[in-house]
Amino acid sequence: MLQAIALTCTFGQHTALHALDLEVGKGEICCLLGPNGAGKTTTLNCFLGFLQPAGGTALVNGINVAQHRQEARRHLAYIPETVMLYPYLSGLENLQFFNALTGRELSKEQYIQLLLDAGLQQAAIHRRVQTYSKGMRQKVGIAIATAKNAGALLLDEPTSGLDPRASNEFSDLLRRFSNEGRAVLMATHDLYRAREVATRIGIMKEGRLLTMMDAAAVDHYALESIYMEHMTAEL
Ligand SMILES: Nc1ncnc2c1ncn2[C@@H]1O[C@H](COP(=O)(O)OP(=O)(O)OP(=O)(O)O)[C@@H](O)[C@H]1O
Repeated sequence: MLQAIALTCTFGQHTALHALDLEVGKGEICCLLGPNGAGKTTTLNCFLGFLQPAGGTALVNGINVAQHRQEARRHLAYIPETVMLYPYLSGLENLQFFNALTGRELSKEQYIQLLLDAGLQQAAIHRRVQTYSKGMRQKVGIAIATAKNAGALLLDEPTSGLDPRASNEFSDLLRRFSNEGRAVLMATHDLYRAREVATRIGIMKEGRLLTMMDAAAVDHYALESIYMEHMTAEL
């Protein structure tokens, strides 16, 4: 569903992504770990078509993003670290507004159900978003992503700042996406969450994917020690 082939991205003289090869199939949850500046967001931005690669290819459902950006985006939903919503609209109105942009209209009951499925409390649905916590805004973002019914979900540090319960509920949602056969690619600093929810875990550093492992093959301690080894080793 998502494929990077020798994907390279530069900012001036700086190479932010060095010939990345990566594949995320339907039903897979792939977490990318790595320190600040490792290239995780750059990878997501290449799939989203926000950045033009200097070399290589980003494919979404077989569609070359650089050549057919709009078509590729139809298969993608994206949840950034901070979901941007209209503060004076309610959660429900935001969902209706953003979904209308995709050209797919749903009934009011369906929108409400999507918000409830995303974990938003019934009492908050009609309240202005300016009164929401970060976790609640994140849930509206999840409902927007779910409504789009996209085959792949890209997430950039979606659980940063969430309390443990909200973060735990978030993992359940990712599993639901995976069970529905969607591909999930998530950049995160949360080793614990990655180990818990991912099917595969990649470690990046200085624009390179250093390793990709089967999440079931490592426990939390092993993952932390592998991560630390990579961080201290010279490239
Ligand atoms: N718009 C930009 N202009 C110049 N350099 C950039 C730009 N965006 C990213 N970079 C550089 O590209 C490299 C990779 O950045 P990226 O944001 O992909 O890292 P990251 O792994 O997502 O980090 P973080 O964990 O801090 O979010 C960094 O060296 C960063 O400084």
